[in-house]
Amino acid sequence: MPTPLIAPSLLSADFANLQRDVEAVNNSQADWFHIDIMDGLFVPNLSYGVPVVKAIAKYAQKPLDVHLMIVDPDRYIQTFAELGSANLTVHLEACKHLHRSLQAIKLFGMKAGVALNPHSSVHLLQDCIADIDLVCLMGVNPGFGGQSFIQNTLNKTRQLKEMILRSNSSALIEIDGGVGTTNAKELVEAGADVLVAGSAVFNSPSIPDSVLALKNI
Ligand SMILES: O=C(CO)[C@@H](O)[C@H](O)COP(=O)(O)O
Repeated sequence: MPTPLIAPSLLSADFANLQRDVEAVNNSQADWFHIDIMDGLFVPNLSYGVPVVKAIAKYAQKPLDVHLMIVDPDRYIQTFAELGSANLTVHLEACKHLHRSLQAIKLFGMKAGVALNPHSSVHLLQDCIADIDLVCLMGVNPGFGGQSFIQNTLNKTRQLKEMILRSNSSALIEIDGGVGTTNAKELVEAGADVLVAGSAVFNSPSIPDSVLALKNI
């Protein structure tokens, strides 16, 4: 079984000790920092914005995997490129012209990701899968950390893996929400390449140990 990339979601970090938690992720086997940007419109919650991401970027020693949970995400593509994001993921449900958004993300030198809410079928990506670097399947309804994993995400992962292989696409599959040591193995077996974990990493006695536990499933 392949070893998954692990992307701790800073939404579950201790914001009063953000530098400490960023350093702990730096000193772990984690591969990326997962950064959730929420606008209170596309999702019923606000997270943090540009000044906080700028502060994270100053200390982060691993690539920034930015997930925009905002309406009309094209407005912020340039901003997150300038902040040094490696990956920029937009929601299919938030884009009027998804293909154009993907082109713009790539034009700014970032990997282009598309996130799907639990109700959105992976088949909606069939006609642009060749242009996507990363598909983020939400394992929960987006907006909050610490929710229970929606089991149908496993079927979606298998379907998406099949589509990617069939289309000769190089897109990675990322699972976001409700991921922990209890379901990490079956997700990777189903085709997941990247596991995003918030509470499983930050609400634990040791950030490096919990990252390792997810990597060594
Ligand atoms: O995007 C989101 C939630 O909307 C995630 O990135 C969460 O931050 C994951 O948290 P856990 O479900 O792992 O606690």
